[in-house]
Amino acid sequence: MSKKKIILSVRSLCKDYRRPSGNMFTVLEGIHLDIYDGEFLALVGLSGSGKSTLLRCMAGLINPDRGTVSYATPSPENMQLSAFVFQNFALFPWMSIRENIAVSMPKLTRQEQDIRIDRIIQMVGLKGFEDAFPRELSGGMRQRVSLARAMVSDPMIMFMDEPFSALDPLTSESLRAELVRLWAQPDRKIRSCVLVTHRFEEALQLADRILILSSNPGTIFRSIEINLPRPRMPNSPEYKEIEEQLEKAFGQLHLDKVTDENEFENTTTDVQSRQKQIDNLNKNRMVISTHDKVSEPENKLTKNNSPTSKQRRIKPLINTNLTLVEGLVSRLSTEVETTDLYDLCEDMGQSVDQVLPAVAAAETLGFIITPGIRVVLTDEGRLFASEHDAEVRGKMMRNAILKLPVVYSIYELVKNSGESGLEADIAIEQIVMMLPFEDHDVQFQTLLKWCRYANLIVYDSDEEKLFIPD
Ligand SMILES: Nc1ncnc2c1ncn2[C@@H]1O[C@H](COP(=O)(O)OP(=O)(O)OP(=O)(O)O)[C@@H](O)[C@H]1O
Repeated sequence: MSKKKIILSVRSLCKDYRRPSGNMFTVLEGIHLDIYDGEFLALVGLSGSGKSTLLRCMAGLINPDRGTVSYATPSPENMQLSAFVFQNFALFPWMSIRENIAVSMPKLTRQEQDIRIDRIIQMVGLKGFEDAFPRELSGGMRQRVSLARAMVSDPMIMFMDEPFSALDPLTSESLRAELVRLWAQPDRKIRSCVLVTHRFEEALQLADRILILSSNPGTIFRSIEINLPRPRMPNSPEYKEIEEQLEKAFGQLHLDKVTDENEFENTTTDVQSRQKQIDNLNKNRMVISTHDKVSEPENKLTKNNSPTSKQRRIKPLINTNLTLVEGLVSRLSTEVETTDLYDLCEDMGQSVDQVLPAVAAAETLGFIITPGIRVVLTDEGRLFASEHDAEVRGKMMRNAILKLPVVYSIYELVKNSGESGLEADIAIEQIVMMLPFEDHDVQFQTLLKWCRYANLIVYDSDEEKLFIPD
């Protein structure tokens, strides 16, 4: 690949956005990549990792905050540099299909335009629909129109942001096959293509190279080359091997994300906002209960707030059943105490999607750690798993849950409310202040589920109040 001509270079690209709270956050950091002549590149990564942002920066739809995007001189010189295919088709409803495609036409005579449009309409299978309006077409056909619109200008690079995700699986598969066919045409004018997708099979079917973005901030995590002829055979060993590499990389990204979510990397603005949240929290506490003491975990948090130090973020509750967590910890203790995520799923007869929340919850509770894609029992986890007395085990689970600041603070509020109980609204308010970026309803329901399991708090849904059990 290195001898090929580079047609687009991204150097040290960074992009910042403003959160609804007003704080800035870095969505992309230090992105460095080249796109080669003739290459089909796929960008994949977890949701929110910044794939669309990177695509838009490369296409010139938005500007990076730092770093550069530069295109090679096109040849011929008047060649359009890029075109963009959006997920939601982005067609003009009042224009016919022919007019929608003509929007992107370079300056040509009327006759030349017609020839080009006819050629592209034929190519994408829209013959006979030239005068129809978008509302008269199916989703698949509308996306054909936006493909045609991007291709009609013969751009040097075509950018596609999840172009098939709004379509049903069958339509998206047939359109993907069509794209493979169009890409293979010897007289193709488009030099390169960059596709953002969250579907592995899309990347595996189309791309020459897959770039995996990590999250928070988005950086290039891995690059996987695919030197397989098209159309690709999902059952071939080579395809399966690349698929496995992708799955492994994603497993690692998922686990890194879980670990990251338990860490809070400070920026000056984030520290200020967190301090403000904690101040508010403490102020509010005094209103709720004048003799309420500030919980120990948050005291630590307020003291350790230098902008350069790394501090523990207030941990959200992971919406999973604690029986699954207990099962996972027991499983690890009877096996080798350390395993990889995929072996663990196979062992438990569950999918990665089912096991991941339990892994995250067990880590939050201090029973395991997850270096890379390994799952390793901690001393606390080992003690917990080896305890056979149900009462002592229950107490250990209670202590683990109470170490979580959000549970501790609400438990204290419930305790201080005495026989009259704590109104659910106040508990939810507390959650909103402590975990402003989480879904407070999910957090509240998970808190109730966990506290009921550990017999810490009971909830009276008629009165909408929380009580300490007898
Ligand atoms: N204009 C904007 N202002 C503020 N934040 C934004 C803006 N655009 C995107 N974001 C945020 O930046 C992050 C990355 O968004 P982006 O859409 O680039 O990610 P993505 O990897 O394409 O996600 P997905 O796969 O879910 O589409 C997200 O947290 C998103 O909410």
